[in-house]
Amino acid sequence: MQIRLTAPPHLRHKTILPASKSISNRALIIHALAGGKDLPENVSDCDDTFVMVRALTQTDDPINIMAAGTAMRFLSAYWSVNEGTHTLTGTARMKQRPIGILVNALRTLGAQIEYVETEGYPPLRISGGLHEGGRLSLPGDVSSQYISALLMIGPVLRKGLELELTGQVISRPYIDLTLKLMKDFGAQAEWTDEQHIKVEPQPYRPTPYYIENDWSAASYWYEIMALTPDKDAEIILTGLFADSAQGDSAVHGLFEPIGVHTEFFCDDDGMPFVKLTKHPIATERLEYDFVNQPDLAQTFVVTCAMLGIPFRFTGLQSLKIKETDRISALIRELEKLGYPLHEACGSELFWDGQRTEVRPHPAIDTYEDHRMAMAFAPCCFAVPEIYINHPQVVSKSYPHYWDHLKEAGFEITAL
Ligand SMILES: O=C(O)C1=C[C@@H](OP(=O)(O)O)[C@@H](O)[C@H](O)C1
Ligand SMILES: C=C(OP(=O)(O)O)C(=O)O
Repeated sequence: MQIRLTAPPHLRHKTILPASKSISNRALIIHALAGGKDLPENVSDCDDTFVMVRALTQTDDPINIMAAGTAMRFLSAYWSVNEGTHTLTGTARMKQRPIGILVNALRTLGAQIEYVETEGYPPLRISGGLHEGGRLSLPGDVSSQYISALLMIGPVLRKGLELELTGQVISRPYIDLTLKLMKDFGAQAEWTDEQHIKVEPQPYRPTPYYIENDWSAASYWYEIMALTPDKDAEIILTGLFADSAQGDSAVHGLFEPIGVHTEFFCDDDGMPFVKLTKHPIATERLEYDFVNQPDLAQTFVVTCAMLGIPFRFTGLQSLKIKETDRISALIRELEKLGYPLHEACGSELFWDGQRTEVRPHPAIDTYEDHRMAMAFAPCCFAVPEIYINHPQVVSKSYPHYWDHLKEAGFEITAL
């Protein structure tokens, strides 16, 4: 399937964002470990959370978690501390996303795990066996999801868990988010220094939990606000907390110099919301290290190119093992729109302002990556007509993205 997008001339819109899938999937695992009765509230309705709910409530085997990295990693640890044998599998891409670091860590702690197809990659057959816990050292520079997965089972282990993370710790806010949820459910878990985390053997307490909306999803509305030519545009996004533990809440500060101003409010029921308005661009160039907000990289690469703001973005090493190799995908697709990007060291992307010819009828490929579709859609403000291939990929984190764009006045035609 392909869609054609045309941008609205004016923009005044209020949207109810999806709940955070990162928080939903943590809350569901911790809720299951706590043996709670009442499910967390405002659980995301995205694919990545749907597969988590299904895995935790049904007895199917193999368990297919499709493309959800968090479900794959968190459930591998979860089934290691539970009875029975479970096979976890996923999409063809999931079978290329490495999991050896987590499997080695779980095996060292006593879990029985076999690779069903390829050493180091899903699918996995997990037969439990992990009960003691203790000390463990593992690399912190590949995916924070391995660390979050281990941390969440720490409180139910007899000796708790002490993790030493080697190398640069990437995606650190996601580890902090895990620790925050664990503490919200009564666990004791802290960084003891920059590279060490200690989890006490103190079981979770069932706790009513409300899940915030998703700051990563908000980033596409920031991009829309940055790119609309309507100087009086106003966008309201609901359910976003100013003091959120989501690392991607950094998006509001990062968009200030590139033309989007954020104000925080609360409605009469105490529900927070943000108002976005346009203000002057205050920078001629952007440099930023995305090591703590890898999911925002596509939003900023596309926004800066469309605004004609040259950039150098670093800390992108984890992008190569996400839904697709996002570095290659960005280079290939922006090239179609006449923006030659350059990669350095496998972890940097830069654009020096050079332009090349735009392809006629540019159709953006999405590589089974929701963020490719969502980040390229707002290009219709800069390119009169843009086409997106396989737009349904957005359901991984934001199933109603296209409906929300239509409500905001975008013309979307299925071809
Ligand atoms: O823990 C999480 O919820 C996530 C951690 C990040 O992955 P990495 O730690 O692999 O960078 C992020 O990219 C992903 O979308 C969600
Ligand atoms: C990388 C992502 O997800 P995951 O790793 O959980 O599949 C994402 O949502 O951008």
